[in-house]
Amino acid sequence: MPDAPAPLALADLRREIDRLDEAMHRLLMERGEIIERLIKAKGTQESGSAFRPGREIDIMRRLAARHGGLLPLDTVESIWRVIIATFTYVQAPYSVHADVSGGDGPMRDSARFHFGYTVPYMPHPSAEAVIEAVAGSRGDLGVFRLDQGASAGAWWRGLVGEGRPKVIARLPFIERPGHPAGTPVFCISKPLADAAVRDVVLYAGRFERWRDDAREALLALDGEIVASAGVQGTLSALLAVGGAHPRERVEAVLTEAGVGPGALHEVGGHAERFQVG
Ligand SMILES: C=C(O[C@@H]1C=C(C(=O)O)C=C[C@H]1O)C(=O)O
Repeated sequence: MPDAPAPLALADLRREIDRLDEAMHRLLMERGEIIERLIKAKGTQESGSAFRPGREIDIMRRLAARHGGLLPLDTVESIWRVIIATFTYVQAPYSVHADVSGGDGPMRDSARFHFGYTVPYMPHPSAEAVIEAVAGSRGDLGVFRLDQGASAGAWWRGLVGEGRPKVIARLPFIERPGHPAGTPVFCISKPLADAAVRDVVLYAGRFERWRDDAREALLALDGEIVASAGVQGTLSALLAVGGAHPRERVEAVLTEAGVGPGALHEVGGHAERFQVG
């Protein structure tokens, strides 16, 4: 029979754990004490929105780079997502509207992983319904899958126009095989103005005709077609392009590739994708 650990040593170890738990809890409460000052410094009352996706991805990248030891990255990532999303919530309450047309399970997993349980989760039957819910709110978020499939139509048209909701992030922030909430989703909100991240810019475009050369040409702009759908005999597409390329260049490249440039409308952006493992 293996020797039982000496009772005194176990008690000592548990005392250590209690000390660390208390220190972590006190640090979290201390993090909370900054919020009042942060609301004033950010002007959250005026804008109604406390989200700063650029700051969030920066925190998440440093967390992933620093991490080591026994605790899985999945766990620390989910803990920090809950901390950040809840600290955002206490600055300005919001709900997360989710498109569950592809099933509630993956969307609920994604919303809970990225925003925790304090933030209300509201399911909707389509991406359009999510966009309208966000458009009609003060500062809510919406999430839907990138790969909606052709039957979903050109849902991104609802993001076109001044004041309409825009894509502010692509989740998960830390991409890797086997991610526990790995469904790729776009996160939308009312426009964030100065706080928007534009490493990758998303454009909605409508084209009279489409040629496969255009797909190749987009590669030169670090770009890709995220989704497309036929609309009244034309092709409506959602394009993702490297933010360093100005819109005029994107239009010129598409024209050169033989695709009549319907005007491109910016419908949001997100950080450079960050992959580990
Ligand atoms: C605290 C802030 O507000 C939000 C919450 C964050 C956090 O808890 O770390 C980070 C970015 C924002 O989305 C901030 O802007 O710094």
